[in-house]
Amino acid sequence: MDKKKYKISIVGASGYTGSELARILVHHPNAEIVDITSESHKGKKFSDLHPQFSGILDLTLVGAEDIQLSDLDMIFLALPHGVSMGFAKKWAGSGIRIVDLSGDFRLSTAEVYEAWYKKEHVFTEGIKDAVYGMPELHADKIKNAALVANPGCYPTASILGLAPLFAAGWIDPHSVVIDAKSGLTGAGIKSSSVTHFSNVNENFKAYGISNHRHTIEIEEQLSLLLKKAVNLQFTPHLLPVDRGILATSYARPDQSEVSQEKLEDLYRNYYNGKPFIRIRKEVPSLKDVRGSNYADIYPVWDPRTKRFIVVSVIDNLVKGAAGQAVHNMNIMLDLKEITGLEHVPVQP
Ligand SMILES: NC(=O)C1=CN([C@@H]2O[C@H](COP(=O)(O)OP(=O)(O)OC[C@H]3O[C@@H](n4cnc5c(N)ncnc54)[C@H](OP(=O)(O)O)[C@@H]3O)[C@@H](O)[C@H]2O)C=CC1
Ligand SMILES: CC(=O)N[C@@H](CCC(=O)OP(=O)(O)O)C(=O)O
Repeated sequence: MDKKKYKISIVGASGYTGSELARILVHHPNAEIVDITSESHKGKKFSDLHPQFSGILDLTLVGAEDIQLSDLDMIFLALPHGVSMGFAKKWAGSGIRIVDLSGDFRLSTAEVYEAWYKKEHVFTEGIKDAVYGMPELHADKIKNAALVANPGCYPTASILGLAPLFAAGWIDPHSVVIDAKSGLTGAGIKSSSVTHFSNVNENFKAYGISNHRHTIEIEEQLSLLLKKAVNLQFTPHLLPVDRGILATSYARPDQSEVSQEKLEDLYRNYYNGKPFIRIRKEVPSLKDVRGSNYADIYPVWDPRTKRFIVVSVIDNLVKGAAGQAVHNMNIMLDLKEITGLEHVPVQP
């Protein structure tokens, strides 16, 4: 086993994905966390903010401008979109490899970004150079990337659920509807009226109908697989649970020769050798993957309605964010893909 320890900085460690990165990396055999940052809590101990790390990771939080760049091998940016791009620009060319968890570098051009994020992009070269960090689809490019754009949480569940159908060209590209539900940590650590207990508890609602920014991210990636433009419907919902995403996708085939057996074979072959994908024979639930880097996928052919129905579940903070980011790091550093990511899901 490779015993080398790579020096890591987590920028934005007071947030949910930043602390999830720390949870995974603190026991990663090839990682040493040397800096963790927060602007609003600098000077405090990381474990004062996240008491579950008491006696495990008591580093003092520093400002992002104060991280020690010398000797650093890898930076994770766990920052809001619009903020990440400034830091990526500043540190590009430093030789330190960057995995950005925000949406700043996931889309094809600055024009597309600005149309969906309603923000000016300040680092368009970064968009050109960045590799979309979905290991099951782009491992070859991730290997040598200087900047990896870690996928969004809903896109991770949605794209993984549909990729085999698009790669095989079995699908009518304009027939796709994705109905997805996320736990509250998907909205970040800051409270708002949307995430207020009394608005969420015993409640359930759709949002972002027809205009959520993840629509274009999913469309672009599935278009690449199909080699044709894809236009789909994506509707997210807010679930009163802390973590997890369940996406149910519906689509019509482009041909009639489909069966449940053929569909399952397609999925098993496509994901053969991919350590974090589990093709299930029964409907998966959020707790089947909670706290782990697994994506569980259940593909169904309904011969009555002539539709594919695919249920996919992930933990938004792990496979949908920090776990996928560490998976990308493992590929970039030529480590075994599963290193540090072998957590068994937490049940109940
Ligand atoms: N939550 C999720 O499930 C997922 C999140 N993502 C993406 O990952 C990124 C981080 O998300 P998440 O952890 O949920 O967000 P949080 O809101 O929980 O945390 C955001 C972090 O960014 C820091 N921050 C905010 N503004 C600035 C600034 N101007 N300069 C420097 N630091 C700043 C905050 O630190 P402080 O205020 O202490 O300075 C905090 O540590 C986002 O882009 C998000 O969209 C992606 C996939 C899933
Ligand atoms: C439940 C919830 O609010 N989810 C967030 C998306 C999560 C996420 O982090 O997405 P990005 O990385 O692309 O910003 C939302 O819908 O905006």
